[in-house]
Amino acid sequence: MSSVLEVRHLSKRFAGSRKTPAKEVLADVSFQVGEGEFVTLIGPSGSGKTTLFRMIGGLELPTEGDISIDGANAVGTRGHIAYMPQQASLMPWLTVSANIELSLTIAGIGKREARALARDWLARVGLEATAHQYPDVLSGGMQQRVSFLRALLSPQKLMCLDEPFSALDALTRQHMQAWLLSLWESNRRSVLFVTHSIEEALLLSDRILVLSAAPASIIREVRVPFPRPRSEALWGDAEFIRLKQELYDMLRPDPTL
Ligand SMILES: Nc1ncnc2c1ncn2[C@@H]1O[C@H](COP(=O)(O)OP(=O)(O)OP(=O)(O)O)[C@@H](O)[C@H]1O
Repeated sequence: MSSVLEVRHLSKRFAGSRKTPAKEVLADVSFQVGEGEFVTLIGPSGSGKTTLFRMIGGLELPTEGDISIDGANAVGTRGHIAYMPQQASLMPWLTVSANIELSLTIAGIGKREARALARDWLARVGLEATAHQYPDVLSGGMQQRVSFLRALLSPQKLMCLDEPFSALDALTRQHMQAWLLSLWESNRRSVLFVTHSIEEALLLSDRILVLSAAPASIIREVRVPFPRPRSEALWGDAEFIRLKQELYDMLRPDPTL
């Protein structure tokens, strides 16, 4: 499998100031995301997951190490990833369709094609009724669906999803997981996903990378063995429950800290 993302020996240290001490956040992190692969990062709060995303997105420079996306050096360069944040960052003055079209045209797709893509895909996923609505009339779950669609249609080869369901209530979150799973399984893109939910990671991912507390390094890689297409029925599977417990034990906070 060819790699869409290659992270090699990445370290990040924030220099201290008079008010904040220096902090080593990431220490020698290496991994890849293959073509069409769904890889999840899971780790304790403050282990540097957002910092890692910011470096992959070119917003932050590593102290050491290399990042390449689709074979090209991506250190300090923006525009190489399709990004979906924790809270949908839709433009409130644009309709749902125009929001999707705008991100596609910024990524270099012609206006006419962007419009056709947005309309076609909104209909495909049952959101055609929202095309002319403004984001503030949509529920949080609907806004995240639009936000996911926007990332999915972007031409960049790597999608980075940063805790996309963390602001949703438990039931909406479960519906979103099932929705994303079926959409992604029929349109495989390379995904790097961050979550605090072990169940979510096991349901969605091909591989899970477990980060240690800061300075974070990868302490374990779990290949998720369940065949696709998957469904929420997995939650009751004996192997699912065993892996969930194993990951939970690995992420249990150190009581001596
Ligand atoms: N610009 C900065 N300067 C100094 N320290 C920073 C800076 N940005 C982040 N940090 C520190 O780096 C550490 C990692 O932060 P980061 O947000 O990447 O962790 P995280 O794993 O995404 O956390 P969470 O799971 O809670 O979202 C934190 O201790 C944070 O305070």
